[in-house]
Amino acid sequence: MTQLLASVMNVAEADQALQGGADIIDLKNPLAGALGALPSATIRAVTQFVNHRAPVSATVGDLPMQAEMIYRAVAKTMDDGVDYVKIGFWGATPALDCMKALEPLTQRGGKLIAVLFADQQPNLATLFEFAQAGFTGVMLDTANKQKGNLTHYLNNSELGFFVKQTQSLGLINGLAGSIGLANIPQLMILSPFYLGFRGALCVAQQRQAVLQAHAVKQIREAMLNCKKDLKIA
Ligand SMILES: O=C[C@H](O)COP(=O)(O)O
Repeated sequence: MTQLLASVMNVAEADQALQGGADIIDLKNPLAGALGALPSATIRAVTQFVNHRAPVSATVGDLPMQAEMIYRAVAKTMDDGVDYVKIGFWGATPALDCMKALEPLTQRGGKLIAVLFADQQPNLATLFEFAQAGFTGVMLDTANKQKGNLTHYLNNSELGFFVKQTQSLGLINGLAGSIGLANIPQLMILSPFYLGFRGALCVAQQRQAVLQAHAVKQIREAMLNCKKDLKIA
C-alpha cells in the first residue's frame, strides 16, 4: 500500500498528522523554502514525540550543491536521530561530487533520500548513480511552490518510468509537489512507495499555515479508496 508522508514543522503538527493517519512524519520548515530545515531541537523533540510510531524523515534545507556543506548538514541531521534524511539535488543533472561525498554516511548506515525537482527538468536516466552511492531512495518534488504541481511538469508515463526505475534499482520512491486530493487517483495508479503532502494538509491549502488532522484523514481515505478501486479493476 502506498504510504502517506506528511511534512510537519513541530510537535503539535506531528500529533495532528499521526491522528489523521500519516505513515511517515517528515520534518520540514515550509517558511524556509521547498526543503527548509528545522532546528536540531525541533527535530529531536518531534522524533522523541513520535517515538517509533512512524518513521521520521527530515530535510537539510535549500542548500547549494556544495559537497562539504551538504555532508555536514546530513551528518548533523542523522545525529538528531531521524530515520531518513532528505537532500535536494537541484538542477537537471545531479551533482556527482555531492553524491560521492555522502557515501561514507550511507556506509555508516545513514538512510538518505535524494529529492529531485520536477520543475527543473531532472534527468531520470541518472537514478542508478544514487543506488550506487548507497542512497535508500529518490523522490520527486517541486522547487517552486507557486507555479503548478508535480503533474504539470511530468506526465504519467514519465512518473511511471520513475517509479519502475527506482523499484528496479532497489530504491524507495516518493511523489510530491503541491499535490492534493484531485491528483490522488492519477498517482495511485502508479503505486509509488509514498505520496508526500504539505499544502493540501494545511488550513486553506496554504503550506505555510497550520497542518490539520482532518485534512490528513481526508487524503488518507482518498488513497485507501483508490487502492480499493484498483483492486476491483
Ligand atoms: O515532501 C513533501 C512536501 O513537503 C510536499 O509539500 P507540498 O505539498 O506543499 O508541495
